[in-house]
Amino acid sequence: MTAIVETRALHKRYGRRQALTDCTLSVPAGRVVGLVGPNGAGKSTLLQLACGLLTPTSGSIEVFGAPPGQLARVGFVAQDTPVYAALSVADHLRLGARLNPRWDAALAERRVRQAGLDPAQKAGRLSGGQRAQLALALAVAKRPELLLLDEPVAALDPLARRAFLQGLMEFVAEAEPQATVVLSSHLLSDLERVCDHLVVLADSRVRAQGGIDDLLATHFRLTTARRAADTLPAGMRVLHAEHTERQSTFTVRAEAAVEDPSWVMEPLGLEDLVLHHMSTPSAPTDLSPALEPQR
Ligand SMILES: Nc1ncnc2c1ncn2[C@@H]1O[C@H](COP(=O)(O)OP(=O)(O)OP(=O)(O)O)[C@@H](O)[C@H]1O
Repeated sequence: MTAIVETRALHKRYGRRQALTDCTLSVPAGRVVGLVGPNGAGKSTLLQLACGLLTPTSGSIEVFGAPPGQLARVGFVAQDTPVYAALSVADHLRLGARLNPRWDAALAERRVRQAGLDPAQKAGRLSGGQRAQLALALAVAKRPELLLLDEPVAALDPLARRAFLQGLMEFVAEAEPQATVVLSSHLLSDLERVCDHLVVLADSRVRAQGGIDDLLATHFRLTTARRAADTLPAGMRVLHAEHTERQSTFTVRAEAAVEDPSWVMEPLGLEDLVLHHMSTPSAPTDLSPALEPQR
């Protein structure tokens, strides 16, 4: 599978602050990728590196197989959804049409209408959520092959959020050529609805990555009579262990559930999986061959 974004041993430091550490990841073509992680994990930094607004301290990042910067092919909505305050909504659409060779005017107008924005209103007078809607309409109307969205729904009310995610799915379904989307969010339920691939960052490092179905099929909670982690079958990687006097609970990665009458092995839900990887500083990077995207 072709990688649209590929990083190798990517490091980014701001002064003495490490924002990304040894980050090796791959975003396969045509996926909708959820980028999750606690505040300060490095999500915005990664997205800004991918669109060429930042340069790596060391390591490499490639987008479409080349250094980032092919702006006509990339749509980016930054976290603070910048707009030109003195320009109206309609001015923004006109500017978009001038600057972007593949501009889809009908789509831009439809999205602005659906978001209930007044074309005559100055962007500086829009609410935070309305500004986000405008920025999203502009990004999608570029018809980008790679759409990078930094917390796009954070400022939206629940109805607008649902409408936006619906619009995003329509964009992905209709995009020609095929589009790849990376969106960061703290709203796991939204990501579960729209994403088919996940990257978990914590503490500036990649903690887990892969297709959501693959991740869910290989993470389990195992409850047994108390036993040591090293007595579990080989091939079961223990990510976390908790013991009471009589019982042990392990979070494990395994190729498949293993039947054994002496334990209960349940699949881990996406939220638990993500929270586990986010909250375990020492958790190893999930880059085993089994979860690496197939090429
Ligand atoms: N311009 C900057 N100068 C100095 N440090 C920065 C700068 N931008 C980000 N950082 C630091 O880099 C780290 C990663 O920040 P980043 O904004 O990428 O995280 P994030 O995962 O997007 O966080 P959030 O979920 O809060 O938006 C943080 O420790 C942050 O304080």
